[in-house]
Amino acid sequence: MDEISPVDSGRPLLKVRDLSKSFGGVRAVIAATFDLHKGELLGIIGPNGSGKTTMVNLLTGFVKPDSGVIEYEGRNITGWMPYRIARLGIARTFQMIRPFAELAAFKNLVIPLYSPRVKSLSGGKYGDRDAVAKDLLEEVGFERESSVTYKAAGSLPHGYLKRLELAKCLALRADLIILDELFSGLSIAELAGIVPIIEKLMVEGKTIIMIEHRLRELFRIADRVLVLNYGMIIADGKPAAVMEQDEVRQAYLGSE
Ligand SMILES: Nc1ncnc2c1ncn2[C@@H]1O[C@H](COP(=O)(O)OP(=O)(O)OP(=O)(O)O)[C@@H](O)[C@H]1O
Repeated sequence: MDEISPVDSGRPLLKVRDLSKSFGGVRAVIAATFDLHKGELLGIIGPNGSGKTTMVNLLTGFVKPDSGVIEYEGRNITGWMPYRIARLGIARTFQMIRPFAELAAFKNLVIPLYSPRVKSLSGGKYGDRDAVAKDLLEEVGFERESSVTYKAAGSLPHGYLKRLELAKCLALRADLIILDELFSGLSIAELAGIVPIIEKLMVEGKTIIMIEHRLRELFRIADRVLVLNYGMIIADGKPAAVMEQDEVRQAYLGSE
């Protein structure tokens, strides 16, 4: 990815310091500290229950940290509500996909397309949102004018729902896109269709965090990976180097 992803090594886009969150006696994230630079694709990996989704929830305001600091573009956003964070241009997908099941697939993009962020970025001129929504679906691999665009989202096959989730992030015109297990449940053919879309986003200068269990596919596109184990970051570096580390191998033994 290095040749097509110009990583800005200046001030980090996202700065996380000593971030911690417990649920009762469970320490889900413990003193996490890392930086993310503009244009990077960062993978977050780790065994089940290691704190990956909690990390995403902390970064996007769905869970409040017990302690620590999150800075985005130099601004302290710790404890902000999800809608304020989304407004800054941080978008996420969810592991559990809950579309507006009754609405046509393209109509599911209407909410992000009406968001205050899109309003301010477009100077209040939204244009023809149905057309924009259909363009976005095409961008994530829905065939132009295919019937699936008009189908109720609740009836879409899994692979299309994943693409719809990604399209919602694009609709928000997010700069930082956080994908929580985007690859899970996709066939090899579906993966072959979705990976180039992510590569294109990187070329466009987006910054991406991917939580993944599909390591082989992730490692082909990630600049860097963080490994979580029992809530702690146990490794941070290039995919190949990280997987060489004994602690990482041990964390994965028996679980992957
Ligand atoms: N809302 C919650 N209430 C109580 N415990 C929680 C909550 N959310 C997460 N946990 C616990 O925190 C720990 C980390 O969970 P988390 O979902 O972040 O892990 P994960 O790495 O994303 O797991 P997976 O790969 O299975 O999705 C787990 O022990 C989990 O049970």
